[in-house]
Amino acid sequence: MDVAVKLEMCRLTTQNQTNVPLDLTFHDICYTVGKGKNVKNILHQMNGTLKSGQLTAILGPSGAGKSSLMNILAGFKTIGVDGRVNLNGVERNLKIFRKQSAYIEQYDHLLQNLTVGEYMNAAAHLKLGNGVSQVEKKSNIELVMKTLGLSNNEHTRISRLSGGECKRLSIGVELFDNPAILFLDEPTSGLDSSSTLQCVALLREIARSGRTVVATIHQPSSRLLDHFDNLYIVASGSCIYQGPPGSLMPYLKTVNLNCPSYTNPADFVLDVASGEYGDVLPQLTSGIKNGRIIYEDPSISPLATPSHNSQDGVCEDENEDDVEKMKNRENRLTYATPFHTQVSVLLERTWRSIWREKMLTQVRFTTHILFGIFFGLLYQAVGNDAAFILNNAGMLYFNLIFIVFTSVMPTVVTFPLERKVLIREHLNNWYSLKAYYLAKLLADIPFQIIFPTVYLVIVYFMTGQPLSLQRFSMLLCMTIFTSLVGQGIGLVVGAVFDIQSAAFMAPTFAIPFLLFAGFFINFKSIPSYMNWMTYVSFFRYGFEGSMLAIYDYDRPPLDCSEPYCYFRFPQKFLEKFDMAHSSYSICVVGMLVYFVVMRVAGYFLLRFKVKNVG
Ligand SMILES: Nc1ncnc2c1ncn2[C@@H]1O[C@H](COP(=O)(O)OP(=O)(O)OP(=O)(O)O)[C@@H](O)[C@H]1O
Repeated sequence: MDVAVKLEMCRLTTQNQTNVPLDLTFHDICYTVGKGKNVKNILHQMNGTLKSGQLTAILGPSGAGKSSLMNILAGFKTIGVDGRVNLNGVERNLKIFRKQSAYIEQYDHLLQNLTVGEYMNAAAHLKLGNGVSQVEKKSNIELVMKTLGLSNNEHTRISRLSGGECKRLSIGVELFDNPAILFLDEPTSGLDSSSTLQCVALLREIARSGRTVVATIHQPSSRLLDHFDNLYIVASGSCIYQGPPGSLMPYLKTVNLNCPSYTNPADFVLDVASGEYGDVLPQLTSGIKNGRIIYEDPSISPLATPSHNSQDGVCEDENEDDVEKMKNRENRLTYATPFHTQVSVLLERTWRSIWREKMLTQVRFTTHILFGIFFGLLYQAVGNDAAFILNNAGMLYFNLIFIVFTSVMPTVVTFPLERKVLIREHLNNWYSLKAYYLAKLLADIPFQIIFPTVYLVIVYFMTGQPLSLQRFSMLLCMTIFTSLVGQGIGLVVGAVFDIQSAAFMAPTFAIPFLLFAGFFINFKSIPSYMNWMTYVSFFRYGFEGSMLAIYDYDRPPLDCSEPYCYFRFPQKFLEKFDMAHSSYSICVVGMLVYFVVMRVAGYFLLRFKVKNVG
């Protein structure tokens, strides 16, 4: 990284100096999963120190417990965890800690349809707050892009970025509010050696600006190892080494382990941690007191970049200030931007994302037109002919099925992916869950209205339904409600399940409702103990409302293209379906209740999911 960029980095960190440097220490961290006989102890009373101003690598063989430890330290995992985490010697308050830290996961969960500039813009608005002027925000964005080497990608869609660029973007968007601690889970996985070096050099620069930067790393080269200030090595859920890279080999020598010539020290220590050099792990763990001490070989000069909070006085004069700043932060438990700003930024961002999503817009729009024409041709001009009145009722019923499935499925296949972005951003304190959910609902509503309307206009006129604005509006109202309820089902299912399960669950969830709509079976012939199910079927309200819209309200007798038509009188036809005395208003209320219940249920399920992410 050149000097100019280093200077820019410093500028960025001092501009948004809301977070004081934080040293994180953890004590006796245990992590247990499972219950009863299946209890598994993953981490065993681990201790450690992560200093500000330093870049720490957590190393260990696969399954050693690196990610578990990182998730616990980042506050993303809380269930089954025991032990203490302190910040500058004071016990951590998780709610405040979320504002002081950022967690960058291994997989970059980003909104693929946005450009780098748009994503940065939204992040800057949400993280910097309304107190920072537009000009300042713009200059911050330019600064972060320049620092991360993303300036040339400002107008590139995220889906087209390389792995390294995605990783840099994931890091960059977390830098706006200058988090005191950055956690990164395998930031170099999937990167080539040059991108890996660039990424680690960037993290080192970030650490140099006073932040505590911690990253889990898989199999670093010996050259990469030297970029870290501190190593924390995990084996079978315990710490076997903590200290600078230069002291690692001398420490291993204390238990008679000598790295063979021409062997990468990282590979050697991973082999040791995997047990390939005998049963030395208990000795190594007790030698380092399971992370309670930091090993420094006396023959090696002390670290060039001691902690900003270290006892040796580098920044000791900042301590009173620090305490004051920490207090101020503790008092400021809200997000950087007020609720309405969060909603408006998220609404704009979600709109752009939906608009560019082919599946959600173009394909869906085209499908509505094509199926409208298809249904129109299939049921051509049956609307006013009593000879085909059952076909017309079938058409009204299949309308609802089409609308439900075309609103459920796009939500079901996109929401579980979006949920991952939401969890990362929400837990990194960008916005509240309520703001996200409201923006998501508002952004989707125009599509849930426009698509069914376009579809219904085509079908209504091609199938020869009565030319009455009142009847058309009533049928449209039922169609739109059905679409909105369908989207609600998508949200409920998508909030809980992953894509594969959700794609199966959503239609399965809808089928019982289809049965009790009154089309396949008359209400009177449903066994009394199952009758209540007709009242919880939103299809019943949708279908009954559609039938009333077309056949009730004193509709005159229909034409008859055959010598005799049994159902010439619409009222008689409604009687056949047990709907002669039904009320359209009750159908509207039924749909309204469903609309609200599904959305509220979706919110609480999402909240539950986010809370139990660990
Ligand atoms: N919820 C869970 N249920 C059962 N076992 C679990 C659970 N979470 C983690 N483990 C186990 O705990 C151990 C440590 O997992 P962790 O993901 O922390 O390892 P890791 O060091 O990050 O591995 P890798 O480098 O392969 O990602 C593994 O053996 C894993 O199977």
